[in-house]
Amino acid sequence: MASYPIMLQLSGKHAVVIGGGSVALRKVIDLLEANASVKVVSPSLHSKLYPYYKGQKIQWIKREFIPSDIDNAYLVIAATNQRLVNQKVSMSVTDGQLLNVVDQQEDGNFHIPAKLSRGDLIITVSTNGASPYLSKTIRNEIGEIYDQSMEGYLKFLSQARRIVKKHVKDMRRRKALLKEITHKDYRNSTEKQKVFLERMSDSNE
Ligand SMILES: C[C@@]1(CC(=O)O)c2cc3[nH]c(cc4nc(cc5[nH]c(cc(n2)[C@H]1CCC(=O)O)[C@@](C)(CC(=O)O)[C@@H]5CCC(=O)O)C(CC(=O)O)=C4CCC(=O)O)c(CCC(=O)O)c3CC(=O)O
Ligand SMILES: NC(=O)C1=CN([C@@H]2O[C@H](COP(=O)(O)OP(=O)(O)OC[C@H]3O[C@@H](n4cnc5c(N)ncnc54)[C@H](O)[C@@H]3O)[C@@H](O)[C@H]2O)C=CC1
Repeated sequence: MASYPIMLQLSGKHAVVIGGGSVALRKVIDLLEANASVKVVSPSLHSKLYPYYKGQKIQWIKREFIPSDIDNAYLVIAATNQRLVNQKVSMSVTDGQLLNVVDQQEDGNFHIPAKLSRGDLIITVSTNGASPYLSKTIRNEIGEIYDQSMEGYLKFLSQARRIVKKHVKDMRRRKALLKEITHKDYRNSTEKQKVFLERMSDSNE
């Protein structure tokens, strides 16, 4: 199945997860990290999800799914262990709703890749459902190459890019500078980063 990768902004958006087991747990935590407003519909709730409910981070509807649960949902995840229930969820969504079905990819219109976050650097891996485990393995391998130190470097890049865009009007020069700061010697030297920021803040090219 051909897919189109995008980065979705979910802040404040209404997300409904059907099912409250271990797969739902993983999906809910990711949704909360994206600041979505999360509702879980399930007769049972994973013990690790319970504190989120108690702390009012998620809403929990303690019963089996009914179609009106997803009225007004921006994004829906069918994550029960019952094929027929997940199928019922997929038959209840309207055209504009985003739907992920955890046991039958083709019933939904998106799937979730393995993810690695290092501040503003987000690396995602998908196998289009061929092997979620391979996605996870590759993500872990990449994580060793791009470790926690990337977070500070990304802050520098973001700041530098803002300054370069403001001070350098010539597009070719701008592009060359933005390329230069992605070289490894910048990644490994906060001194070099500092000098670059100072040089740019003073320049008008
Ligand atoms: C299609 C997709 C739909 C979706 O969920 O969006 C899907 C579907 C299914 N997964 C299954 C199994 C497993 N899934 C994982 C793990 C992850 N699964 C994730 C995504 C996806 N899984 C989407 C495709 C993404 C892609 O291709 O890359 C990850 C990457 C992201 C996430 O879920 O957050 C997350 C990594 C978590 C992390 O970041 O660590 C593991 C490994 C483990 O648990 O350790 C196993 C067991 C090993 C194995 O089966 O490979 C089964 C069979 C269930 C059964 O046997 O009954 C189905 C259903 C089917 O195959 O039809
Ligand atoms: N996409 C993925 O990443 C993965 C998908 N899976 C698939 O996901 C499914 C769920 O796996 P787990 O979370 O481990 O199962 P689980 O048994 O931990 O949780 C299932 C949840 O569904 C709820 N549920 C059952 N009937 C319901 C209904 N009518 N309405 C609302 N909720 C209902 C249960 O109360 C329970 O909370 C499995 O069937 C498996 O095929 C499994 C591993 C990974």
